[in-house]
Amino acid sequence: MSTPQLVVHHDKELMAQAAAARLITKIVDAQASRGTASVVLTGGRNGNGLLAALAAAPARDAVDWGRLDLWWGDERYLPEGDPERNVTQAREALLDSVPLDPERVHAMPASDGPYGADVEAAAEAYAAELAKAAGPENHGSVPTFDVLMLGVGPDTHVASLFPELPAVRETERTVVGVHGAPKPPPTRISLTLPAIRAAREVWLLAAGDDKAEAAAIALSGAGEIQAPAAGAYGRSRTLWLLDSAAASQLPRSLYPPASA
Ligand SMILES: O=C(O)[C@H](O)[C@@H](O)[C@H](O)[C@H](O)COP(=O)(O)O
Repeated sequence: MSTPQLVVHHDKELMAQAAAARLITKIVDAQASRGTASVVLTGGRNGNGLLAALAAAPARDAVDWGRLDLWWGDERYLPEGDPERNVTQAREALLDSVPLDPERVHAMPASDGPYGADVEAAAEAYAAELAKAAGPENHGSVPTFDVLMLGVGPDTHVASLFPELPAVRETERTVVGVHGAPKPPPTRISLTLPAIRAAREVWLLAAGDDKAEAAAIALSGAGEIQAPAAGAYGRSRTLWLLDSAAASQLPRSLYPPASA
């Protein structure tokens, strides 16, 4: 378990731009050393804000987009092309602007796809796709993601793992169906904490004053069932990327020295 590191940026826009620059460097380094990179995207305003900043970044095309695997941490279980789907929003923010290899863009199933209303079957299919991509050197049945990004909800949820609901309690499966999510839409697919923890690095994105309480709770020793963000950590790095509004309720002891 890697101890959370915090970086606090002045505002939401700067956090998105700095996180985008950080992601470009991470991908370029991974591709330079291993010839490929694997990133897990997140939905929501902060996640899409980062993708939009990446689309506009001067160094954007330092990334070899054809050698990048993209996965999702969660998805709203809606029909293909629905504007509320995370993949639809990611395409609008970035993916349609860069030359990705479509075979390496691993969207989660849609509700009008082969599994219909059976979100558990859809989750199992995604788990199988992850397992197929996991190499012998990987930890268990997901690929070793270079970076797994997670927006943090005001209730401390990450992906579609909501406090006290069954999905956050899952200890074996890597992908589950979610019913009755408090954040609409109610039916979703989500990576579980074991899958999240297989990532080399987990980056939690929290900008805006509506995240201040969640950040303080998650970083002050809360349990992962009550505060799922507290259970999201990477094998070698856990990085909280905040703006000053979201960091405003953190205990001073947690504030990074540079921003004291
Ligand atoms: O499907 C989703 O809604 C997201 O994956 C979700 O986990 C999101 O990242 C958080 O709710 C934060 O969203 P905001 O950044 O919009 O607050």
